Amino acid sequence: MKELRYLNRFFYKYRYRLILGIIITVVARIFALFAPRLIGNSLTVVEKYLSKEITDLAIVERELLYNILLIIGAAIVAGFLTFLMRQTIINMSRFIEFDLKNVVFEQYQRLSLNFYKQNRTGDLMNRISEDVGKTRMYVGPAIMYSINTLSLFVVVISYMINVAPKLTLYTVLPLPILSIAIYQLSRAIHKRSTVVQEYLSKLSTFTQESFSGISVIKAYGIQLATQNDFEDLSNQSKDKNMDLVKIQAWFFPMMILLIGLSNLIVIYIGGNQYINGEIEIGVLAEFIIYVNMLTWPVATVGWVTSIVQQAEASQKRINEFLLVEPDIKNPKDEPDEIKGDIAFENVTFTYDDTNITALKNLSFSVKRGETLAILGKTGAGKSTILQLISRLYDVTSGRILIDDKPITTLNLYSLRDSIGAVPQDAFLFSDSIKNNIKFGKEDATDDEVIAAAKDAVVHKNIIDFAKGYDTVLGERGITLSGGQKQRVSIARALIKDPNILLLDDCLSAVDTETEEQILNNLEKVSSNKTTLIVSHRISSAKNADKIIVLEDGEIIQQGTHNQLISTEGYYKELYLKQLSEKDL
Ligand SMILES: Nc1ncnc2c1ncn2[C@@H]1O[C@H](COP(=O)(O)OP(=O)(O)OP(=O)(O)O)[C@@H](O)[C@H]1O
Repeated sequence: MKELRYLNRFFYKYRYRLILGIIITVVARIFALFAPRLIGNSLTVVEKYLSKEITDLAIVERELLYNILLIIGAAIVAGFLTFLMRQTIINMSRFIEFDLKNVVFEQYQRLSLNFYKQNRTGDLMNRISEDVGKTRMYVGPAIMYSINTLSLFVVVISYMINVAPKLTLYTVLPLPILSIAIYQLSRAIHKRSTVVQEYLSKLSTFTQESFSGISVIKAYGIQLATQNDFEDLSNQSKDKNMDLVKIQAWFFPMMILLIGLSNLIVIYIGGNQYINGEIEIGVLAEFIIYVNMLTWPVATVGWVTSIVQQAEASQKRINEFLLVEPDIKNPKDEPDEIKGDIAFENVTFTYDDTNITALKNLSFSVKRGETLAILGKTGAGKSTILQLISRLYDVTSGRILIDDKPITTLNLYSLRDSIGAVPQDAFLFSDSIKNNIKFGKEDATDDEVIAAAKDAVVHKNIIDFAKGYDTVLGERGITLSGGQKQRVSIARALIKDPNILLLDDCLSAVDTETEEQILNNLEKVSSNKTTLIVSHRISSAKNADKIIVLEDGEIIQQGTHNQLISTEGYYKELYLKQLSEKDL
């Protein structure tokens, strides 16, 4: 239960709901007690009439009618209170689930990229869906059934002891056996359903990947092989499901067996007591109803124990995860004003997970308003430079200065706020084009959105769509071409009007003419911005104030376009090659 203590803060938050729920549960149980008593009374009246103790049939009829009306009334009140019980306690659990999901999601947002590389997406999804779901079972159903069982037990057993103590003892004797048996069964069911769950997620990952890669599957003609793989997987999944079903099949027969056993004991012992004149027939009837009333709550004790254990395991995972501190932390709360001077001083950076040293002793600087182009073969470390400027990672050695201050001393949010980054593979959300662009500035007006789209040379494409800027992208929407995606992503960065613009090979999918137009627009809007352009094309780099060429994480050439084309090396070779391609 140690791990579950974390949830007490939520119980406190919703304490009024919880207290009200507990009171309602107890009152509902008291009302539920009326029916067996009244049935018992009715039988006793009939018995007295039969044994001629009462001779007036009218009295019997009046008594029976009175009891029937009370039974109906008590059932309605008990039913309504049970409804309210669910409305308070189960609703509370849904509120707690909502809060907990938000806490988990907030932590996801805090954590650094390294964390995401060390954990599989499936596990991360599980934490927010399955683990929180299991925890909810504890704060909702488990609490509700526990209060229910406890109040029923206290109310019913104390009443039963009062009426017939010996019979009570025999009645409750098989109940712990029932509870333990259900607990064992629930554990076994849980074990097997975890395996079934694993197969379910394997199946959905498989199908999801097949849908995403359907064009590759068709183009390579591997439908049959994919179908066979799917069949294998779903067969294994079916076997695991059968294992689960077999054990689940025990649940109700066992309950019925144990309830039947309890009934037999009550009838046998109670019957003997009735024959000996120790109790009235009504008491016997009452006790049979009590046994049936008690067995389900007792069965839930086993079930609730298993729920609490699962919740404890889930909450343990959640607690561990909430304790993870992000590698990249905001050093202070006061905001910083970022102007945009950037300097790398002997920066070396090694990726933790792959141990690849992407940058080696790298030094360069770029002043506010300047444009720096970064060229080099793939894997040379170009994107890594941009990621370090956004502080997605911290350097392994050396330092990065922004406006002459170490990057690690700046307010992280101010830093990121002053950066407009366009990543290598543009990621767009399943939302309208307008909202995708506004992602860079949530309160942007339509005119600002259009201006940014015009600067990114994508406005004309957008208005050609039937719904223009309201066109929805993604799974159920339209698919943009690679070049269109890149340009929407550029518009998103431009609308932010950032002081630092980081463009990571984001013109690779547009034709050279459009590239030219975008670069011209960028030159206009970025006169007071620091711009870093990563590219494989000379055309993107030639107008930059400074160009650096990287190889294996080191600068092998630097200078302006004119300086570099008059020096032998990578840049000149690339220039001549791309020049001859243009002539073709
Ligand atoms: N997230 C990462 N985790 C681990 N290693 C990485 C990661 N990103 C890049 N690397 C490695 O770091 C090196 C530099 O990668 P980087 O992406 O900076 O190169 P690049 O010059 O931008 O390449 P490209 O032109 O293909 O985009 C590569 O060897 C790459 O495998």
